[in-house]
Amino acid sequence: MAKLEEANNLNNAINKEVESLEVERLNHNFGFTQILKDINFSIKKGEVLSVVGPSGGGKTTLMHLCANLLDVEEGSIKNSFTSSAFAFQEARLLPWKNVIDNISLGLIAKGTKANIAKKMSEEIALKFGLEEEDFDKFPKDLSGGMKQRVSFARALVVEPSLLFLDEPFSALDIGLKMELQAHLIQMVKEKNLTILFITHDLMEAIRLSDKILLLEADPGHIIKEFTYDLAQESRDDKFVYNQTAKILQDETIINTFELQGIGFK
Ligand SMILES: Nc1ncnc2c1ncn2[C@@H]1O[C@H](COP(=O)(O)OP(=O)(O)OP(=O)(O)O)[C@@H](O)[C@H]1O
Repeated sequence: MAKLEEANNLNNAINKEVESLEVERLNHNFGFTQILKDINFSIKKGEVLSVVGPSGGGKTTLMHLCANLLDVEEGSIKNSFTSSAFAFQEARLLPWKNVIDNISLGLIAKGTKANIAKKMSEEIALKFGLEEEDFDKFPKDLSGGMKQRVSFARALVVEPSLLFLDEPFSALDIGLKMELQAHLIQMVKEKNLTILFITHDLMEAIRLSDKILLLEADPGHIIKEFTYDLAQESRDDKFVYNQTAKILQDETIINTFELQGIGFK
């Protein structure tokens, strides 16, 4: 029995080492319209990769393909991450479940005992800035920011190996945005969390990412890649502004984001 356990642990350790998402020569069409063209990239364990691009550029489609929510038609996606979770722009909570039951959903689905799931959910709810008096509230009685706190807690309580984020900060005020981002940075560091992050906000991507892929629309294809070595927790506003200014000097990027006439050119 001890030997079996040892072998399992070894297997887990090996899996963790090789966990990755590999996207190769990916194309995608909806009807006769090509949405994605020749997308190639990979994400390794512990990396934060952002896909940045204009609205309608195919970012969400790309994420849905990576998350197996859409079938790959051309090209390949190999995903060896052992588990994944999501947070979206809207919190997508179940209206008939209270805060703690919403957070526990993934744990219960994984077979965690109800009392343990409740305890873990309460702990992470507090960590994400909810208060005990909020635990029994239903989504209709929560502010937008509180709903997004619940959504993040629900995604992270299962300790996913890979987290898919689709513009989860875009409706939040700057204070909450920074707070949730700081939690994520901490989890990347402490739990070796891997993130695929979709956003149209370049500064947000620079703050969080090890690598940024810049997508141009019609059809969506990668036009630039940027990598950042400085640890996320050491990136201050000055770093983010400087890097953003550097990127925005590039003509192709100004055109991609349709920034002409608003002071970048
Ligand atoms: N199920 C679908 N059927 C047909 N067309 C679709 C479908 N889903 C998305 N599209 C189209 O594909 C294109 C890319 O959409 P997608 O949502 O992937 O872009 P996006 O970059 O995430 O945009 P946004 O930032 O506005 O969410 C758009 O023109 C959209 O209308």
